[in-house]
Amino acid sequence: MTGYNSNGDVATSNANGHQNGHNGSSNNNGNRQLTADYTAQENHTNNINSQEKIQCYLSTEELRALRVMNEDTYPYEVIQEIADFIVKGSNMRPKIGIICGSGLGSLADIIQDAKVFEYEKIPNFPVSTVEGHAGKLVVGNLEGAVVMAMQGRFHFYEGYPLAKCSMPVRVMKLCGVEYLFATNAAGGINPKYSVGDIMLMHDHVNMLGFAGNSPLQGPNDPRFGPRFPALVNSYNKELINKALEIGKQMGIEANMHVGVYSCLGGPTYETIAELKALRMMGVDAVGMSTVHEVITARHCDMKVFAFSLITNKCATEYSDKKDDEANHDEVMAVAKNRQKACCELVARLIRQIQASS
Ligand SMILES: O=P(O)(O)O[C@@H]1C[C@H](O)[C@@H](CO)O1
Ligand code: HPA
Repeated sequence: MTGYNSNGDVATSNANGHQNGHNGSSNNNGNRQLTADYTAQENHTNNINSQEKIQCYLSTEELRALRVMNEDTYPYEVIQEIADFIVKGSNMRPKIGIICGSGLGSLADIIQDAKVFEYEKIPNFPVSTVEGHAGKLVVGNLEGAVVMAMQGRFHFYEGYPLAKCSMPVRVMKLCGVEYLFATNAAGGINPKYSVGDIMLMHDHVNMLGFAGNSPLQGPNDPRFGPRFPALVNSYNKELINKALEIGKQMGIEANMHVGVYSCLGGPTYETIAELKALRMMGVDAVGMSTVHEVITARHCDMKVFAFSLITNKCATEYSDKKDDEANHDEVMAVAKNRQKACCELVARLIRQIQASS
């Protein structure tokens, strides 16, 4: 927990309320340091003067995330500026955009003649704060196509509004991208799914949308798309069929499914009651991303292909088994094990798109 003591310094305490020391020495908060400066923009409740430098227990990345979160949403012109930066900086105009899910960053490692942009060096770009999301944008060639891949996506639970989470999709569009390939790690709710399986998304249930949140909230800029976009047929059927065919050629058809994904806000994994409810709604796999990216991509008329790597099985009945608890280490380990198959699927599909264009 973070608060402010009477000197205006940041004081942190753990969940039990014990104060942590302020000497910058070792702490049990991973990479959190006491050395990062945070310039308070406006903090009336805590009585901190505007622009006063304070010491903070958050990591530099998290501080940057906080600042970006407080900025206004991205107007078209700012997104255009980011796109120009990438196109000029790489001297390439990508046709396919790839978003790498948790632990699936190796999808970007197979790109050749790559120009790599660290997120923090891209003007006005948010930063990744989650393990397994490196925070790099890679532009280069893959199977004859120019692609741009995000090694690291932005999640709602990191503190970013949905529009900011999916802002890079608009950057892709203005770079020239026609196809979005979105990948994620997800928990399998469909009892037929096993850990390591790949689920091609053919639809989604937008739980954050049910709660009144959308990446398209706010004024609509028609240069991106219409005020009220339709979302039926969001997931390109032709690409799904091609991917199924590729699955057969790779001999992994038994580990491939076509199903419905749902995104919850996270960062908590779901309760049994929530998982039961999702299953009743026809959800096959659950995660914490992708849906807002797909909405943003469809709004600006990109073709979408998306898949979930099933990194854990979700229990939908109560039990005392520790195995039923999802954890991020397991998610990362399964993604590492299955990255080769995921890379191959993506590469082969891109080869087919190139062959037919
Ligand atoms: O970015 P994705 O959706 O692949 O990451 C999933 C959801 C959480 O960020 C994390 C939980 O383990 O993995
Ligand atoms: O079980 C899960 N739930 C939500 N997100 C996830 N990402 C990987 N596994 C899961």
